[in-house]
Amino acid sequence: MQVRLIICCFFLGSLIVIIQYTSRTNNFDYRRDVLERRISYDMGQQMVEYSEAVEKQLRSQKEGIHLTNLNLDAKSKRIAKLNESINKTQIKERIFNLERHDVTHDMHTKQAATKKVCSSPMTHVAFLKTHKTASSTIMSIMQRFGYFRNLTFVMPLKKIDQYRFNYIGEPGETISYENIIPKREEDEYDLLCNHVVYNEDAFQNTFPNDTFLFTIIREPLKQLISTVNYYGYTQQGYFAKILNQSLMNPMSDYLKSPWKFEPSNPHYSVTNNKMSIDLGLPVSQIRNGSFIKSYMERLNTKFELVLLQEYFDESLILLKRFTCWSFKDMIYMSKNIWPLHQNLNLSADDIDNHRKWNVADYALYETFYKLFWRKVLKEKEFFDEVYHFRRILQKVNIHCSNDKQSKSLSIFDSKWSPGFILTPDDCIFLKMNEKQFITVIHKRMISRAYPNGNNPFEQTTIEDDLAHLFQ
Ligand SMILES: Nc1ncnc2c1ncn2[C@@H]1O[C@H](COP(=O)(O)OS(=O)(=O)O)[C@@H](OP(=O)(O)O)[C@H]1O
Repeated sequence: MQVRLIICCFFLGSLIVIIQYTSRTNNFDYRRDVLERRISYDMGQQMVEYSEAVEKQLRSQKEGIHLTNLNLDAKSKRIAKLNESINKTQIKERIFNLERHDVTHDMHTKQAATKKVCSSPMTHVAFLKTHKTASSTIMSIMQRFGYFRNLTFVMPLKKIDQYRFNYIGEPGETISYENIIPKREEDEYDLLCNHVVYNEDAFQNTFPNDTFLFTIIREPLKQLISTVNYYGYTQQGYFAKILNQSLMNPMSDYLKSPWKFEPSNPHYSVTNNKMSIDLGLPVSQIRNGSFIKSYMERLNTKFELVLLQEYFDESLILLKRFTCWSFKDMIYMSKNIWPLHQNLNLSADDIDNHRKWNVADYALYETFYKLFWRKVLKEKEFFDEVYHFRRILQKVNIHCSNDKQSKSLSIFDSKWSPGFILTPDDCIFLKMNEKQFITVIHKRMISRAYPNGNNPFEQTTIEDDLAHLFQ
């Protein structure tokens, strides 16, 4: 009897050891995956840590809090001293040593060649709006820029209340003269910021030759989470099919065999390499590794900048420097922030499946992530400007958050941009949501294109539309 008990205990003990070991191995795999992802994105983190270090040191010095009131000489001397204390060379070395994927020599030289020196703000700017990447916040910056300068926007030829009113054409379509509001003969198309699929020829035919083309992307897993939160709540389209499975973890199940749920036309999908498809990757090639690689190289020759959602303010400062826009042009109040994020409970295998399914988006992100930081490294006093911009943003956001704002706010000159006055009307435009601003610009473009009122849509005046915002 005793022998049997001992044998039983022995088997039970071994079983517990095996279970513990397996779960630890899985844990290790998971941790390795997390670590790998960290290393891949660590390059950017290094730069952010650098910027935070500058910020922290400035804060810890009492007078640093009043940075904007200091005279420029004293301020730049102090920042230069802080810069010295952080070993930039070390950061640079880490960034280049950590790269896991090759970027061709061609791409390096192209980067150097595309850098522009500008003296007046660029007014021919096309923003390729990708999905769930903070693109609506960038759109709002473009809308303010163009609206106040009376520029001509490329806008969908649709009624505002129509389904997908904010898309040019139908999913998968690029710009054509049939799907955009016509421009006046004497005008050029200056700006683009609505959703549309990129196409080299169509863009060349629509915009002047000196148009600055840029876009924004996001780490693909975070982009998926944002997408699921947005479409999941409303259960639009095929999301209803995914989320209504009576399973414990529908997203995990979806990632095991996405093709079972996806629409047959990838243009109608928001989870199948959406960013790459927005950027014009042909749907027949979304799993063709060598095609994807050469397509990314091609995009790099056409897009002057590919920004990163995770480094939004850094992105805006880079954009500002490339386009010669001002701080007043670049200030923003974030749009489309989704308050509640469901926990998708994804395992390391699920994440791996996502990487396999979205192979083009991961290639896109990894390629342009590195190119973004290379561009940043070529800039001087970059993080000092980001720091200064964040302080302005903070002031603007606090000021405009007051619903009944009736005072103006003065922002002082800095070495990076002239000072400006933020009026209560500026706050109204900063706070407008996507649909309100599209409506206002749509009306202006329609009334220009059809001055005699023979337009395809019934129109109220812009003033009618704005009236309720100013009450
Ligand atoms: N300033 C700033 N910085 C960083 N991230 C920001 C910013 N503004 C918006 N967002 C986040 O972008 C997500 C919405 O993306 P889009 O506006 O591109 O969505 S859409 O495709 O137009 O529906 C949405 O992401 P999630 O909240 O993760 O869903 C927003 O929170």
